[in-house]
Amino acid sequence: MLSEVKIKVRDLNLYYGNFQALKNISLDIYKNEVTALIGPSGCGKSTFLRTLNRMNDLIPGVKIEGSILFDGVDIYKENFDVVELRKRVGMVFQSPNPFPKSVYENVAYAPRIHGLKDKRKLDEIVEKSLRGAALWDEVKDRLHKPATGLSGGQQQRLCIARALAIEPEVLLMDEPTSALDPISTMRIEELIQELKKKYTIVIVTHNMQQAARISDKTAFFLNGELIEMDRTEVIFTKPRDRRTEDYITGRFG
Ligand SMILES: Nc1ncnc2c1ncn2[C@@H]1O[C@H](COP(=O)(O)OP(=O)(O)OP(=O)(O)O)[C@@H](O)[C@H]1O
Repeated sequence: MLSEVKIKVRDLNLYYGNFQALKNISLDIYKNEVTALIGPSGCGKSTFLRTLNRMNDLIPGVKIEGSILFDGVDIYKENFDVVELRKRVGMVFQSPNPFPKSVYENVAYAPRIHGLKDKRKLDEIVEKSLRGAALWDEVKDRLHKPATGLSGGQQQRLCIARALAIEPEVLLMDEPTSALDPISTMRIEELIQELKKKYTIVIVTHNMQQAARISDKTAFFLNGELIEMDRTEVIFTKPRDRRTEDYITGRFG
């Protein structure tokens, strides 16, 4: 079966003032796959991830050229509805950042913002999202307790549940396990394998073993350039570019 391209990036350049952080990036992200972005610190992975939901728009002095087609529609075209885009693309950050509210309110927050008031419907979304994030059984008896009382790994799964509550199509994850212990990391990695059946996932990771374990495709960035992208096993066993090989074998970065 041929998989479908969900996001098509073409000739993407991004400048922070005079500094060019992304140089002529073209790549395809496939539906129901995990795409990992790897590369040394400062190479532009997070910047690239944030172009996919237009989060860089909020930074003063940013200039973006090129196109990003989301299901064939350019999200950078004039009059594109960014609010709508953010409903279709959920994001999870490096350190778990639940709101200082209850477990329930964390998950209900975004649907409420988008206008949902019906309590029964909200209850349903909260349960479904927490189940989707493999957290329901652990929190079902403490839904109205503060989220900050959860463990770090549980808080990160809560942030995933919060992202799922808007029923997105794509999930962006910026080093989602870097603040977690190995057991919590493993649970999140298992969860990502489960989530890709329903969502398209793009993950930034510093951990090459993690990229090798969980991703279908891997993109290697260096100094704002995409050096190479391929099926993950190709990148980790027979990369075409010497710089990719040097990086994955730990010769730099
Ligand atoms: N808001 C900003 N203003 C100016 N320069 C920035 C800004 N954000 C990032 N940069 C620069 O752009 C380059 C790419 O940064 P980015 O955070 O995307 O890299 P990264 O690969 O994600 O790094 P890390 O792995 O350390 O998080 C870096 O040189 C960084 O200093």
